[in-house]
Amino acid sequence: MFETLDDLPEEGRLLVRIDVNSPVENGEVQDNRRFARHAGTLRELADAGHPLAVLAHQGRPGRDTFVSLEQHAEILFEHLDREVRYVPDTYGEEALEAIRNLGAGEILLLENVRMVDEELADRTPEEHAKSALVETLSQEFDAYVNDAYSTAHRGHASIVGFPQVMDSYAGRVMEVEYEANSAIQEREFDGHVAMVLGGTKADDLIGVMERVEDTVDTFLMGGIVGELFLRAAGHDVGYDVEGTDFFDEQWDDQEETIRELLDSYGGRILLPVDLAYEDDAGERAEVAVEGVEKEASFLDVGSETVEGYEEVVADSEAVFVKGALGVFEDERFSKGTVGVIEAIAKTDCFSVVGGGDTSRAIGMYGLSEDDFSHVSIAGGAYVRALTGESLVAIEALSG
Ligand SMILES: Nc1ncnc2c1ncn2[C@@H]1O[C@H](COP(=O)(O)OP(=O)(O)O)[C@@H](O)[C@H]1O
Ligand SMILES: O=C(OP(=O)(O)O)[C@H](O)COP(=O)(O)O
Repeated sequence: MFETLDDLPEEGRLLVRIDVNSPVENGEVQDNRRFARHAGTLRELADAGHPLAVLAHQGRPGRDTFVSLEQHAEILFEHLDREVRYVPDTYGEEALEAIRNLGAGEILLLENVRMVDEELADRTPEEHAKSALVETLSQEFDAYVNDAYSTAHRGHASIVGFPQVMDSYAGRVMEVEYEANSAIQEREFDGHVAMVLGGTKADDLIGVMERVEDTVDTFLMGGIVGELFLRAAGHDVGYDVEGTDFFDEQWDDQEETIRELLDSYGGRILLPVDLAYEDDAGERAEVAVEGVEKEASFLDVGSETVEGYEEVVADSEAVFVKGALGVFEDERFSKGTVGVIEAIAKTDCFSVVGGGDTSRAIGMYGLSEDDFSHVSIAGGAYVRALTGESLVAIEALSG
């Protein structure tokens, strides 16, 4: 098992990996629960007098959410109420100079680590440890702290490379989320178990669906992922239009597995029966899936689908949510996501809502975290934990 901040020596310069990967709207990074949670860890370490350099990522190369971390430093400052310096460099001369100037209790945020090609290279932890990123930064610090539970499923250099060559510790968020999610995995339910799967990342969800065969009775599908399933079921949706780049690449990777899942799970996978889009007047409009032709982007599941899903939730003993059923950030397309989480809040079922983006819907639409058994800031990592699959970050910290 990994060591935690309770085991950390009193003195030492620390490299801390956090996950403040966030939604970006019109170029503006949106505050979310990840900042507040990681601020707690950073405050504890800074109060103890450690000089701190912080590593994090934002978006994926090629996506419009792939931006610098300058705004993240400002949001962290608001949560911490102490200066958070930012340097537009990750491990070059400028970064090294800023790191070497760090005094006791001072915090420096380094540039988006995914701007370094080596971060995302398909390599083993041992190979990642030999990257210039890890070799350079590891020499500047006494220890590495990984607090990024929500990235614990990614075998990237900043997650699995540093623990190979440095004394390593789990941060408070890593520790608490890991314990909470491991405890959920051990629970057994007598009644009906539903899993609501949406959002944009089909590859994360499909692997999970294959592995929870014995625990989940019904899957309620929506979002981009739901459309891919509809495409596999023979409907004329689930491909890119109007310059979107959500579908076709994922379809190429996942078509076969999606078809197999539909075949083997049959009626256990519920697909949307209607979808919502923006009409010419800018209003929400809905169309039945049967006979639909895709001319526009669909942005939510339709009202009939929501009603059906609400009924399943009402009859469930446990409901797990990962990913939004629509673009809930726009109120017109929030009906699917909010309908389902409101239905969960009304029952006393055991419930977990996960995902950095999806969990934001709770606060945005006037619900309280107390209405759910657990709200996780992690998405992909939490659903993997439910399957009992080990997380590469935990393996690296425990090694
Ligand atoms: N039909 C859709 N088209 C575009 N985006 C969608 C659609 N449905 C859901 N989304 C988006 O999915 C995001 C959440 O998905 P994702 O990032 O995969 O999950 P999370 O971060 O919650 O784990 C939301 O921000 C929502 O806007
Ligand atoms: O937001 C994240 O995951 P999530 O959407 O599953 O919650 C993590 O920062 C991982 O990001 P990635 O899915 O681009 O590797």
